[in-house]
Amino acid sequence: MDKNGKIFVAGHRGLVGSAIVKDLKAKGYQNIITRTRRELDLTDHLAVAEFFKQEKPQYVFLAAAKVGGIVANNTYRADFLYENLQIQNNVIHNSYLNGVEKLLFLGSTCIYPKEAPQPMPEDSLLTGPLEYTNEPYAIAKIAGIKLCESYNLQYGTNFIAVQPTNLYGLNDNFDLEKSHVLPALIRKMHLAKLLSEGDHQGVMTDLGVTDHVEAQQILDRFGVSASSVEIWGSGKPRREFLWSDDMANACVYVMEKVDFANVSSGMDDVRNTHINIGTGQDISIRELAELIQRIVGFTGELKFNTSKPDGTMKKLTDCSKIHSLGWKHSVELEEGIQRLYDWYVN
Ligand SMILES: NC(=O)C1=CN([C@@H]2O[C@H](COP(=O)(O)OP(=O)(O)OC[C@H]3O[C@@H](n4cnc5c(N)ncnc54)[C@H](OP(=O)(O)O)[C@@H]3O)[C@@H](O)[C@H]2O)C=CC1
Ligand SMILES: C[C@H]1O[C@H](OP(=O)(O)OP(=O)(O)OC[C@H]2O[C@@H](n3cnc4c(=O)[nH]c(N)nc43)[C@H](O)[C@@H]2O)[C@@H](O)[C@@H](O)C1=O
Repeated sequence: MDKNGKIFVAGHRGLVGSAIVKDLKAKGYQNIITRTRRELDLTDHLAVAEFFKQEKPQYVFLAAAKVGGIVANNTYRADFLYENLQIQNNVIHNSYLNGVEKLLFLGSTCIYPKEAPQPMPEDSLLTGPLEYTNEPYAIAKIAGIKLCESYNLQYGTNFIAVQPTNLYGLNDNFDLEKSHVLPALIRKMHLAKLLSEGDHQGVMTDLGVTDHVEAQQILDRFGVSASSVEIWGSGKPRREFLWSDDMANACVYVMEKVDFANVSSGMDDVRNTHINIGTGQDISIRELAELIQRIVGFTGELKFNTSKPDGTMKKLTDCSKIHSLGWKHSVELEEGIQRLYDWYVN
């Protein structure tokens, strides 16, 4: 990538987008443009068309999307499908129309079938049914991959799709209902620890409420008490977690080193449509909860609520492709959780 080229980072206030901006700046990229959702709603096709016509970015990182944990995906199914399709259609199509040299689209490893071989290689895409809890989101992401592939094949663009495993890091979403498991468990255990220490003011500050009754209602709803914390599901599903700065580093690495232009045919044996990004290591939700419990210093009980969904039982990423391209993660899980907890507390 040209160090002076104009780079549009879509979703720059999010978990990954903010880390991409940081990584680009650290590498000397100066000409970065961003828009908040209020300034540019990416679901609005006229506004997006106008933005691309005026700004003419040379490179695009598409890290804007409607994102959430298992319950959010399962509850707001229409929004996850509609908004994600709109955002990616608008950004990818206008990137083509305005001659964007290179675009990176962030998908997700939930694109792979529920019963995909483990670890999941890139070519297990579209070989079986998806996990139902996040099927609308996954279908939008698959459409995004196919959009990139199809523009590359028909119009010779250089649009690359990467599939991140579950991510966590600074600027994460800690909403107790809508977030992913890792920030949710950090927050629930932190609240339980404060309760066990009798720090009720700390609990109210964390919850952003001034009324004790309201605070208690939230704690009850999410199963947090001085002596126990509720964990959704059986604790048996296994997940792989990648630190968001590592993900951002992989995004910039792929944009600098990989080309998807002029892929000869979509029927090639080795389809160059997308690249997995992960650590290649997973952990059960029970083990994750125990690790977070130790780091936070909460000594109470973990209560597994099996009326909440487990989702896919295992989704370990096959990272051979990104490893063979010379990239590997640097932050291990325990270190990342410690860093995130320190950041959260401060
Ligand atoms: N987090 C994870 O575990 C994983 C994430 N991914 C993918 O990685 C990418 C980044 O995810 P992540 O950083 O976690 O997501 P975040 O929710 O942290 O950030 C998403 C960003 O997109 C912006 N955005 C959403 N809708 C619109 C819109 N209509 N117009 C303009 N901006 C919008 C948000 O803006 P605002 O701040 O205004 O809301 C926010 O800045 C996404 O494509 C996601 O699907 C894939 C796998 C795992
Ligand atoms: C990144 C990825 O993220 C989602 O898929 P997911 O991996 O199922 O996401 P999750 O982090 O919400 O849950 C992981 C596991 O953890 C369990 N779990 C326990 N206790 C809590 C809890 O308190 N909150 C949450 N959210 N989960 C909990 C939960 O029941 C599940 O078994 C999709 O958005 C998908 O589309 C996607 O891209």
